Amino acid sequence: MINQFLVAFLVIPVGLLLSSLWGLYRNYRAARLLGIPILILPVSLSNPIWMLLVRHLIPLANRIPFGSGYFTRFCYTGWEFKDRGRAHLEYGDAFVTVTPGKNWIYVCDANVVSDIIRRERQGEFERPVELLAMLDVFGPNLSTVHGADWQRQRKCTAATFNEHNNGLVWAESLRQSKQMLEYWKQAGESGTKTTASDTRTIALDVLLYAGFGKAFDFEGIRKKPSEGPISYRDALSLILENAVLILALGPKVLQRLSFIPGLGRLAEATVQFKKYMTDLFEEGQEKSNLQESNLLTSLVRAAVKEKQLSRDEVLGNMFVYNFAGHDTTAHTLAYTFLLLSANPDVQDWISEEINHVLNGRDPRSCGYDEFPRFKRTLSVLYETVRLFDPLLSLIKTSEHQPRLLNLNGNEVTVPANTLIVLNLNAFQTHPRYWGKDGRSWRPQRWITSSGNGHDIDREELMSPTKGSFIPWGEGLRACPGKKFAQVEHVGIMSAIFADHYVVPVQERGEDEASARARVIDITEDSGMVLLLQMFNPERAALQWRKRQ
Ligand code: HEM
Repeated sequence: MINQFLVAFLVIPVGLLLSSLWGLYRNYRAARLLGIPILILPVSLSNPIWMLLVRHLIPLANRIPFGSGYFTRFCYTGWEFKDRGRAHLEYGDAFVTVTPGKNWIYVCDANVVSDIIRRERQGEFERPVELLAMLDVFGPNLSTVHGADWQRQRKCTAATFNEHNNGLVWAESLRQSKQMLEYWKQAGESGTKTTASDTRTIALDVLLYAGFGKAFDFEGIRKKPSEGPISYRDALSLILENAVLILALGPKVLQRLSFIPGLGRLAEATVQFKKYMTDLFEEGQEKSNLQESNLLTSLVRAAVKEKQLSRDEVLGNMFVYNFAGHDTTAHTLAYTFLLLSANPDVQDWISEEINHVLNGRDPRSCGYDEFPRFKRTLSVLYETVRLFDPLLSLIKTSEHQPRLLNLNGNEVTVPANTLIVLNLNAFQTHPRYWGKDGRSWRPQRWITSSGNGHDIDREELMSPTKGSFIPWGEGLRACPGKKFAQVEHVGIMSAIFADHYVVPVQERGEDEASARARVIDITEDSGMVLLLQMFNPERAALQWRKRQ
């Protein structure tokens, strides 16, 4: 009996090891034919179990006195952030990482990026939907399907992201900002440490209003209850924070393991969130004769009247729009507030534009029609997503067929089932496209004609090299919430920075410069959770003051 147990105990790891070695050998042989630099990694970064373990393993590996080679540099999801394109400066515009699972070709050439995006429309280089399987927790949705299914779901959902909806986004962003600013000011000289949680709240509130017709007042983060019914907001946050674990276990196993401390709350969050979405959908059905037009009414219409979507697809899409529209904007806002606090000159620069547009009016009275005039304010968003791109990269696949691609100046045949990583974080900072200071946060780089006072109206946003700046993707699968995110961000900035500014609270022994440098370090201490985010944003206390 013991012998049988020992054999089973040994057979599984040995079997896994052999199959990994075989995978590495097979993939290495295929990679050699590409003629581009090869990096061999012993693990598949997209393996959910590895994704859960790696955060604990890397700090241990960092202690190895003689170094760990590629391991600590490349063997975790989101290594691109710390690297900021250095790998491409070392290995070239294209290199391939060989893993036991698949080969991943990393690309940092704007021409190749544009070529891949163009050919995605023709069915080449599609999104590898299996890597996004975690987004299917509540049902199939447009993020994880291709072809006719994708077209149908995209048509039923994305059309609501129109100018009428942008007007709602703008108005709600201004309203919420006023409340958030008041809340932040209450913290007084000790400053607010909850910037990142509060930006999650405001992002969700704007989304719920513009997408689902639900209006809430802004409520700053309070102590999260450890018992009692979980709110929509907290359920969504818990699910997003633990999406990898949910994927690794699957919702059903999660329910069965809910007796384990910690998992119980997560299991409850998934049940409650599904219930909230179902309730919203049913509420929408009752109101389906109303003239309201938003994401929810479109989903209801598509499911009930037009019979275009199944009930599971409605829930799946409600979740995916919540996911895609919430943390992306929330994290971007959090980075922006911290970066602005460390860059008072940029605050003055956008305040000048905002006050020029407002021309003495209350910031909150500005209409959406004036959005295009906020070019400097929009450039702050561009600069933040350029350097702190929430996705870090866009992944495409050659699917079942070999494809020709120009890599490092040569036409090569990319084998079937190869992943191609458009390394956003690299080409959005590369000196070839962004100059020597491409890694610095400098929103002024976006404005072409310098001017102040009355010349502000003549300023233009510069157009980067095609394919070198695509934080919202481009082409067929481009983000349907791009304008939504821009309107929200600019609305919030314009409402707050017209008559207020923000400074980092100095810690004992710090002067202004060192407090600013510390805040920059906090933004750099980031990594991929589900998206790119700061690990310890609460370490930055920010004090809000009224401009004189
Ligand atoms: C700063 C904010 C945001 C960024 C940087 C961002 C970025 C992106 C990117 C890069 C993609 C994938 C494009 C591709 O694969 O080629 C995407 C897809 C998507 N985004 Fe966004 N996004 C943001 C905000 C939003 C918002 C506010 C919403 C909705 C309210 C949204 C909804 C979606 C959806 C539904 C998809 C999937 C589209 C599809 O597969 O057809 N995003 N986004």
